Amino acid sequence: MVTDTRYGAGDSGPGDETPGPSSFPADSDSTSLGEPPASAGVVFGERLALAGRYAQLLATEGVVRGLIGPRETPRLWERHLVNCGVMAEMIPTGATVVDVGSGAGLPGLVLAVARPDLAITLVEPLARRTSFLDEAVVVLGLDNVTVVRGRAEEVVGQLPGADVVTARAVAALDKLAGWCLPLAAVGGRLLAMKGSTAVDEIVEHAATVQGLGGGPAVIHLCGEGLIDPPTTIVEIAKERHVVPGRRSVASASGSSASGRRGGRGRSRRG
Ligand SMILES: C[S@@+](CC[C@H](N)C(=O)[O-])C[C@H]1O[C@@H](n2cnc3c(N)ncnc32)[C@H](O)[C@@H]1O
Repeated sequence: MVTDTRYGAGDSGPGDETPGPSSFPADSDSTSLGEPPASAGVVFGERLALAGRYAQLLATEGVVRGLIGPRETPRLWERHLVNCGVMAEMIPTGATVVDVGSGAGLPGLVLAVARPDLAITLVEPLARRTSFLDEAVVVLGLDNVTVVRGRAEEVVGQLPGADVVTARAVAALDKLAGWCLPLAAVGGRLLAMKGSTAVDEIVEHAATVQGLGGGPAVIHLCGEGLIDPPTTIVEIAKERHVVPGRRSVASASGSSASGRRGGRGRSRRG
């Protein structure tokens, strides 16, 4: 699991309010990217070439614009694209997805590439990153993606409640639940990519998550047998809507979206 990207949670990075160039160069050098591993073929299938184009953008403009560390380039496929792509197994067909804190598009753009059936909204506050995302969406021809510039907590109420809210390397689970659960529909789910801290975070923040309307956290290991280590996902169902500072106002019904999940990953309660 990759949580050691260049920026810490909520870190803006220097110069992030300055948008980058308005378009990507026509030809980009991607010599250090390497060939996609076999696992990428499994994750992306017939969309592998498109995934390769995205990897190329990350390795070139992503690095030039300071969104991806240069040392990440040789391991973009394994540690970023495939690592994120395997979480698609937890997302039902045709779901609406909001990716909070997308950065350079991880995992949101990866999911959009792998799963054209999904309707994905990328929420990212920093202009340099949303410029990159906007341009990547055009270059890759992804008509299933909307980019929204803003902090998650600022766009609550502006977006329809999502079936799934994703996040990778954005914040600790208590803060993350506070940002992400309000963006989910009742019955929807937060899928947080986490590393070795997953169990500790679940235990430490259980009461906070419950107070935010979340159900018990479940740990899933995605991509087992395909990647080593598999990707750790903390899943939290939104059981009721909680208006910040107020009591809950609605409960999940039996026909909630949580009953439609793919759920092929191994899971256990944390
Ligand atoms: C460490 S980066 C991770 C980026 C990407 N998810 C990845 O895994 O490479 C954290 C991202 O979260 C964004 N972020 C921080 N606070 C946020 C908030 N309140 N709402 C939405 N995004 C936020 C930052 O701008 C940054 O792009």
